[in-house]
Amino acid sequence: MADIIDGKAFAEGLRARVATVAADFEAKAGRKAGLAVVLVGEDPASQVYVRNKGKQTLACGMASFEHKLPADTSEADLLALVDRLNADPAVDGILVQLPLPAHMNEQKVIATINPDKDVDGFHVVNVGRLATGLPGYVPCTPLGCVMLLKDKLGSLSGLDAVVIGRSNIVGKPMAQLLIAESCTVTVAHSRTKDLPAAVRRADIVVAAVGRPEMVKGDWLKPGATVIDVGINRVPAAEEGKTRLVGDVDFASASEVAGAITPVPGGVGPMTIAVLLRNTIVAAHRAADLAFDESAL
Ligand SMILES: Nc1nc(=O)c2c([nH]1)NC[C@@H]1CN(c3ccc(C(=O)N[C@@H](CCC(=O)O)C(=O)O)cc3)C=[N+]21
Repeated sequence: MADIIDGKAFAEGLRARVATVAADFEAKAGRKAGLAVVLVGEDPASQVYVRNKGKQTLACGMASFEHKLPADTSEADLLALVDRLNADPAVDGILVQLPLPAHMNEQKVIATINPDKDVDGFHVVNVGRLATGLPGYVPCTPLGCVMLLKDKLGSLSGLDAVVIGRSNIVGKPMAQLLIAESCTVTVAHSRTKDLPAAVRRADIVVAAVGRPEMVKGDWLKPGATVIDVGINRVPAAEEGKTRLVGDVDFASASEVAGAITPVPGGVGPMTIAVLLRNTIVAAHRAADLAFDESAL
């Protein structure tokens, strides 16, 4: 049986380290580090995430600025809000919850965020910084995955990794991070000819496709480390109820893998903890205060 990688516990530890650094920041800077979260519309899942982000931001001793806008807000009004947050010295990090309503151009909204406040790491400037190895902000979910992998495996150098999924939010930055860790990286996706064969070569499997329980245990190299980014809500056995499953078939995969993240309790909690980490990094950079980012 595979070891379970406890992302929830690791995230708690990371948030505790962020809280220590945030208290130190407040003492030195004379203000709290601040994160602004913008939610447009009433999607229930997004509301839960945004509430959790706000709670955890406060619990880490940082200031939380929540902006909830109606679903019919114009793009111009949203861009004006982003401009105000860009100019606000109390705001170190800005997150605009995605997806946005269909009448908005997400790329345009992201492009309006000051790259130095873009704690999601979605702005093209930060995408370029990641690709070229310059300091910037790395998307929270893939950075959380790499933290879990390094905690479990130590050095990733020379390992074969497969990333299933090529999104801008997870798959592509995940591949960049694994390249930077000196892995040999394959990016697989819906058009990959023989996905089980690609997965079978891999020491590290990162599944981020959004297809419930797609990756099966008999696709895996025995002992592989499996990181499941998927969060899929599917009907539960009991009528009318739902449950969360990943992109990996946990029952069969945990028979073959060396280590595996569960869903829930794996990658999801890391995403928010890394957001807080990125925010305290942004605060130090904004205040021109030095600190050891690698200690987080
Ligand atoms: N600009 C932007 N940045 C984001 O980072 C962003 C976003 N938009 N839009 C939505 C997605 C989704 N997301 C998650 C955060 C935490 C959990 C999480 O904590 N999950 C728990 C609980 C899941 C549950 O019970 O629903 C777990 O997996 O254990 C999941 C998903 C951040 N996102």
